[in-house]
Amino acid sequence: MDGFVLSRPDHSVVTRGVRRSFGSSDAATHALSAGTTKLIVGALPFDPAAATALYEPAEATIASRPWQPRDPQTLPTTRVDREIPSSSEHLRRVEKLIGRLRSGEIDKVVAARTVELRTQTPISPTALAARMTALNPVANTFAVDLSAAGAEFEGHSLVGATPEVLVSRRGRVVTCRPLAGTTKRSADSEQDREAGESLLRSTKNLAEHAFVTAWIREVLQPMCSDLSVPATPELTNTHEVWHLASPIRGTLRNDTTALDLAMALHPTPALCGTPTDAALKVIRETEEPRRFYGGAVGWCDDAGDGDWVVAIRCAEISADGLSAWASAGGGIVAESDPQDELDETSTKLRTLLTALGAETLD
Ligand SMILES: C=C(O[C@H]1C=CC=C(C(=O)O)[C@@H]1O)C(=O)O
Repeated sequence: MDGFVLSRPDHSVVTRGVRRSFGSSDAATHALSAGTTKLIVGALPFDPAAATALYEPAEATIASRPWQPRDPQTLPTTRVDREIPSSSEHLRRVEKLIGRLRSGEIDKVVAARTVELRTQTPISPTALAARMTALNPVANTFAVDLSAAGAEFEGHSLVGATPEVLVSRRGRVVTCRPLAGTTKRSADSEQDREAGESLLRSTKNLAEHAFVTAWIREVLQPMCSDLSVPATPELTNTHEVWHLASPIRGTLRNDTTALDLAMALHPTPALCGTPTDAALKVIRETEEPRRFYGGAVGWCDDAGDGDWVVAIRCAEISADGLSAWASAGGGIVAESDPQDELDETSTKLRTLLTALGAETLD
């Protein structure tokens, strides 16, 4: 795809063409601080050691409203071809992780899995992003070309509709809205309300969430003259699930850019774990590389303002558009149940599978 889309309910950045690409965040940060670029857009990978897909676009349209795609395009029928790993292997991995959590080696770790999808006619990344915007109007929809990350990503794109904001900066005001803690929604409105209320009381989910807010506080506190982190999370939802969410707000002491803030905060324990380095090591040993799933997608301008959303509820699309890899994960703590964790990833995968017209796994 040629370009970048990040559509939020009250803001959108849509770009075309590439003036320069950056395979590392240092190069992008340098271009912004040297004043040689006005805008950087793109994606950060899950693993901070991997290459980035960041660009200075040739043209950009920035608006205080969601993206309004011009031509409605059709999407082909897509089917799930393979699970990576299989459901039974994911269960085994989670069981082993619970053992490591109970031994005290780590406090929390996020376990993820992927489904490979195939189709006979190419998936257009912008058509998929348009459909996801229509299906998830309060989510943050994105479509990003990943080519700048190197030969294995040439022509690949990342498309999704995420409910989670890693960080947003406007002037000295910094905001985050981490999510962690999940339960499935119900078609019955009374049961649905009860599911949300019991999530708010779930000690296991509250613990999962508290690791994330503690990390964000630890990173932002030294950078902020004031920082407000709610003592308890609130409820939020997508079509498929309820989540625990914490709206965090601070005032920056200096002019740290949105891109630098994103790099300092990423990967939060909502996608990685606690302690961060130990959890990252466990994920590298246990899983296939996450590539850009679990990373961040966003923009940063030459004033340092920007938005970075967490790359979840998304899929990587191949260069020929005939394959897609959708991933989902969940936070594991010592009290987790492997089957519940597998089911949670199946429910989270619904966002992508439904948009692609594929059969869901739950
Ligand atoms: C890792 C994912 O979700 C994160 C965001 C919300 C709730 C989460 C959880 O309850 O585990 C995860 O931290 C994903 O959707 O793939």
